Amino acid sequence: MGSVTTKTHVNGLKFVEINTDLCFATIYLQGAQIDQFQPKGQQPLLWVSSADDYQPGNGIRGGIPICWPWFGQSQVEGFPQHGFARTTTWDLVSVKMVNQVAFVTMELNVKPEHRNFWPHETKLQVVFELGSKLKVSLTNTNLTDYPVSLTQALHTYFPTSDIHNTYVSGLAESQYIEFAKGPYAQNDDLVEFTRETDRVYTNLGAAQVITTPEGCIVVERENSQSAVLWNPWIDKSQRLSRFNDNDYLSMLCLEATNVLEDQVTLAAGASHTLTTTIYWQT
Ligand SMILES: O=P(O)(O)OC[C@H]1O[C@@H](O)[C@H](O)[C@@H](O)[C@@H]1O
Repeated sequence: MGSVTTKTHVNGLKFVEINTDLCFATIYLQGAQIDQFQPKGQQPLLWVSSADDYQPGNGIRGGIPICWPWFGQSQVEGFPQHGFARTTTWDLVSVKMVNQVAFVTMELNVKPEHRNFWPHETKLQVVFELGSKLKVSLTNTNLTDYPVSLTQALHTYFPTSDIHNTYVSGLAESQYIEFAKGPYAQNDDLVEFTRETDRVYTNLGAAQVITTPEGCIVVERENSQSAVLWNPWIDKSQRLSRFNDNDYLSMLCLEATNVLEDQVTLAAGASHTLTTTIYWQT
């Protein structure tokens, strides 16, 4: 029998715990942020830093932060990096169970204090489909009578026991910008990690595979022609919040995005759904 329970962390953050025949997962209402997902009989699919103490007001360093309505630094000085959705409390709309697959839906209602960041009337909903795979679908609807543009990311942190023996494939024939330089052509199909990596890929195929010593993780994207590949390496690890100096050895981010020329522009009344599906290749 599966169970879906609402719980409260000792530091006050509310979360939903899903425990079914297919998986174990926890999703926080702050940021609609899933921090744990483990298919039964398999390794965890998400990485979260042991340095994070789950304080209200901070995003959690791991899992899948939702970056919205902008990715990276805002054009406007003083606005928070990666938007405000990841530090705002979302509403839990519904929980359904169909044949041991749990569907958890949350919505972000833009609060008055965020109107200066985002004056547009939009609806933002996320649906987590939790089976032996994890599917996350983020839907924006433009409720105004004019076009609205945004950038966004499902900023997924993946685990590895050894970054030196970890590779990402499925990148060939794309291009990337890194450290504000490029675009560079991605000629090799395979990327390994030997230094700080912070690449925004465009013209990218719909699926990549991360090979780790623990097995291969498939990362699929829908309605996304861009992705970010990130590992902070040695120096940046020491500057990151809620991150241990050695954490870069055991994680990488491969993020399903709509950024750069892949930004979303919604006509009046239109909707767009960014989806990522992740699973262990068996
Ligand atoms: O520390 P933050 O705001 O969670 O950002 C983490 C990283 O997020 C990545 O997506 C960016 O490409 C990096 O440049 C950034 O450092």
